[in-house]
Amino acid sequence: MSNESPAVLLRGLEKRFGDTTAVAGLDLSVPRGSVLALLGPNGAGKTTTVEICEGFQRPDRGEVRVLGLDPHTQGEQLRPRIGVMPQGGGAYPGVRTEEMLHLVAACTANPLDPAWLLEMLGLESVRRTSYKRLSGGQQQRLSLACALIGRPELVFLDEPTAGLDPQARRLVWELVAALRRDGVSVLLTTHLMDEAEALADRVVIVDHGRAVADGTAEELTAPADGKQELRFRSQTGLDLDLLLAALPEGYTADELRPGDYVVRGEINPQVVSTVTAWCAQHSVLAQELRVTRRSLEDVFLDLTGRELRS
Ligand SMILES: Nc1ncnc2c1ncn2[C@@H]1O[C@H](COP(=O)(O)OP(=O)(O)OP(=O)(O)O)[C@@H](O)[C@H]1O
Repeated sequence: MSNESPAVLLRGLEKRFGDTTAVAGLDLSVPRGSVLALLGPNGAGKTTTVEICEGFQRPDRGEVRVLGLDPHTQGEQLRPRIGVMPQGGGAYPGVRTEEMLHLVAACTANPLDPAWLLEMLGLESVRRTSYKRLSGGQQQRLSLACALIGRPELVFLDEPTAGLDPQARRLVWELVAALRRDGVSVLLTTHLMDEAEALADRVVIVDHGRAVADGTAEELTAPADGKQELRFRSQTGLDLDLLLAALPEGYTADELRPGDYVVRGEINPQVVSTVTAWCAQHSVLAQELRVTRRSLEDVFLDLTGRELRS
């Protein structure tokens, strides 16, 4: 049975902390061998969901199956088969890098070679350094090494690249891609849209403890109601009211960042022609003019709102 089941299956998951509803009826499925990214604003319930899957939290309601097992009652069977990279490390402050990895390796039946993993993750030069003296990025990478050393079938990565420099982030991305090629299932949380797009077979956007969108990045960014975007770059401060006056009703135009413009609505050949004619009339050179889909970030902000979460 367990080989047939998804790597993770959640149905109607609920979890409250006092008056706070962290997870409010979440349904989710991670097929075996796939990478699923959970996206959501701060406090959306991502970490709580992941911790329930790992068996660290008990749900109030709903069904949880991880590799076909109940993480709460069958944790002993499950733990050797999963890898966990929690948010913010989780090692003893005094333990040395290499020692930590050997400790975790000793708890697993068929560990990877710790020396190889340290080299893979660029931690060889700090193998004798204590955890508390590692940089934040090195601590993150050690935490990832600990999650992977037991050759898990399923890995939980909670914001795996938070605080990493671009080189280290790329390394983690390569590792996740390699895991996927090896048939390992991955559930990761992230705030980085490009990370979700680069790594995940499917993206689930959660808000207020519920899934508000679920699909491939391509599906999620597909033009909704025929709406696409016309983007171009030019000098800053164009009078967009004038541009809008030239377009039919129902279009919007924004300067997203200085000199970075987007016209939204049904982008057809007439609209492209109107915009370029308007630019010509106003001696505006529209550079990098292109008709595009919405970005994943736009989809995310449209679904979860643009206000800052506390
Ligand atoms: N142990 C706890 N006790 C009380 N409230 C909690 C606890 N853990 C989480 N919460 C609350 O539950 C909600 C969901 O938190 P959670 O950490 O799951 O969100 P998240 O999506 O992972 O957020 P972030 O992106 O900031 O990491 C928040 O309102 C949080 O304050």
